[in-house]
Amino acid sequence: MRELLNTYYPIEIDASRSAEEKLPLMVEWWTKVHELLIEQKIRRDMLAHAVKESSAMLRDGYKVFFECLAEHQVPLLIFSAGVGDVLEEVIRQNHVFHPNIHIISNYMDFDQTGVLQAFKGQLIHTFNKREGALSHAAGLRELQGRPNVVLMGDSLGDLTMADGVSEPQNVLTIGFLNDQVEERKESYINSFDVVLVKDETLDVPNAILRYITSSRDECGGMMTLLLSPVQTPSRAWSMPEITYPIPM
Ligand SMILES: Nc1ccn([C@@H]2O[C@H](COP(=O)(O)O)[C@@H](O)[C@H]2O)c(=O)n1
Repeated sequence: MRELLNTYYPIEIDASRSAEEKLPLMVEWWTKVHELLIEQKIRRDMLAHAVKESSAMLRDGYKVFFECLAEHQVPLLIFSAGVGDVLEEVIRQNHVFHPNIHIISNYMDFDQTGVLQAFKGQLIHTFNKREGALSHAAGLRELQGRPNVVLMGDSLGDLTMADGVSEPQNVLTIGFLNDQVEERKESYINSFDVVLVKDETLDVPNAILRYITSSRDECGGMMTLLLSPVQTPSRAWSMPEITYPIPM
């Protein structure tokens, strides 16, 4: 798995290759990883313990973020090319799995004895989140009448996550640029409204939420949050280099 990461991750973030060029290689990566996971005969009842023992973590400020959205009944859609069952467990163990959360991800399919035998549905990877947005998110009743979106992601592929929102009026995009900063800075600045460089926190999104929910309370109920959750501890951050003034 580590070897696959070392081979394919540099391709995923290579600023000199197009998304079209990367796409088949991403499918190849994800397919190999899923095959490896199936070979491990993972048991459903092992997941909670595995997550507990792992270094998986949510960004600093996650509690304020999740709780503010839940309190204001803002749907929080999480699109992850990771494994949905694991992501759910991480969120649950951090005590923030509130009813406003919807996860669109790769879910494990267990056999009758509880052993992983396949992955359900269409494969979700970094560059096909639009298809997940159109097939899953567009059908969610909670999104009706919510034309305002805050979209957060760490990949240019994440920019299509709001494509399932019908007639969006305002889409504020926040890009987390974690790696290969110099090479990718220009494309991120051209693509996202706000770019946060090596920022491991949710301080900026939390400040935006605070502003929206305190100054115009009704906004809190109209907004939809679409989020790609990747937090890989091995990719280190420092303080943001690019900051945008946030009205407080
Ligand atoms: N086997 C894999 C496959 C993907 N990754 C990384 O996860 C990221 C996808 O996660 P999102 O929640 O942001 O969709 C992707 O960018 C890959 O770098 C991995 O570590 N191992």
